[in-house]
Amino acid sequence: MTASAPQVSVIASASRIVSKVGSSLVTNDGKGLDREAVAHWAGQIAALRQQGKQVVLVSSGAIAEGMARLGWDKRPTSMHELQAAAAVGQMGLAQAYEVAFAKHNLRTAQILLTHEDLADRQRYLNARSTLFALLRLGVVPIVNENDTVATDEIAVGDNDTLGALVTNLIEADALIILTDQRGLYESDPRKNPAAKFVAHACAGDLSLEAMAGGTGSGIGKGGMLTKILAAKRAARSGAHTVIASGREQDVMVRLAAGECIGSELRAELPVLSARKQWMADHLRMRGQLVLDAGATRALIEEGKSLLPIGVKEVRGEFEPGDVVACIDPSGKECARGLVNYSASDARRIMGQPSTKIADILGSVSETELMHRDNLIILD
Ligand SMILES: Nc1ncnc2c1ncn2[C@@H]1O[C@H](COP(=O)(O)OP(=O)(O)O)[C@@H](O)[C@H]1O
Ligand SMILES: N[C@@H](CCC(=O)OP(=O)(O)O)C(=O)O
Repeated sequence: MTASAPQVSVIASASRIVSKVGSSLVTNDGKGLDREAVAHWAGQIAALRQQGKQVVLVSSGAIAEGMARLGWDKRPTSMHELQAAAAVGQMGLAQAYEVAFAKHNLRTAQILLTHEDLADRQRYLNARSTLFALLRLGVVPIVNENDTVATDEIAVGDNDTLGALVTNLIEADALIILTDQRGLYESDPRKNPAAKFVAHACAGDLSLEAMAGGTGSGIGKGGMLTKILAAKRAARSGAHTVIASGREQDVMVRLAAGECIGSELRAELPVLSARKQWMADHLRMRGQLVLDAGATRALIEEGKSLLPIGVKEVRGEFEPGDVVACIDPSGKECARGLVNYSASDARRIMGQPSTKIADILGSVSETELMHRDNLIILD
């Protein structure tokens, strides 16, 4: 399970870093913005910039800060109240970061994203170009989910996942997840104070997922599981992850100096190209193609394209160019990719040989439903 013990933190050699801070840290366990902590992170990020490293900060805390500002001591359950709290709290977050970074002569920029923004290829490319432009300008981008519009359908859901998506979006070398624990333990240290600490492991190691309990604070959303899954996601673009305590003195600067702090989850998975990574990072898809055994084998074992003849059922509504899931006969998603036909046309040609497409639809745009160059196989 554990990788060989590193001598030097992976952060030392990272030149582009995404750092994520959780709600419990930013708002001191929901008691209002911890401006002192914010000032410390700003100072550390300023120091990293001085070393020539580019840093994007993903910060949670809008809902927790909004709750504090509105005088609510219990997290509301209604979506609209959560969204209202986030809208109130985001003002405080943006202001606190702006003030803290200005002390180091650094400008900040607010980036609010949803899953839908990252799933749409053009908006994804726009977000990427904007982030690169900001980094070139020496600005520190501060990212959060756009909670005002993020209902379940278009939400990323938690900022650990958002941190990984941003890591992949800008092809960062590393993701630092700062939380209220020293890092990952073999079980939740709040429930089991004797739990063993995991100093290093391979991102994507399945045994890690069993270690994670729920959230500790009641303020945060993700808990440790979303951090472990974020590390796995980031590893797909070759980025290493460190989960560490945001309360550890100068944690980011010391990591950059090579000190091993927290849990280091190394990227040792095969790296996907940026375009394939974009497909892999779709959290929700517009539709599914249910494959028969022969088509599943052709895709997974023979590296072939998907032809209409191997599709038994088309689920959902999609257009050509959308990312669609391929479901194997056991019901598991085995691949995903850009589909060449709309859902209604796919329904008409499924189960048919490609030679019949013209007769059925009146014309042929592609003989494949999904071309092998436009699909990824999932494990
Ligand atoms: N195996 C584990 N190792 C460490 N922390 C864990 C583990 N399982 C669950 N947790 C809990 O996850 C919490 C951190 O997640 P969360 O509250 O969502 O924080 P954040 O706001 O930083 O995202 C910790 O306080 C801890 O109680
Ligand atoms: N967008 C939400 C983030 C929710 C979230 O993921 O929180 P956390 O688990 O503390 O990172 C907010 O700012 O409150």
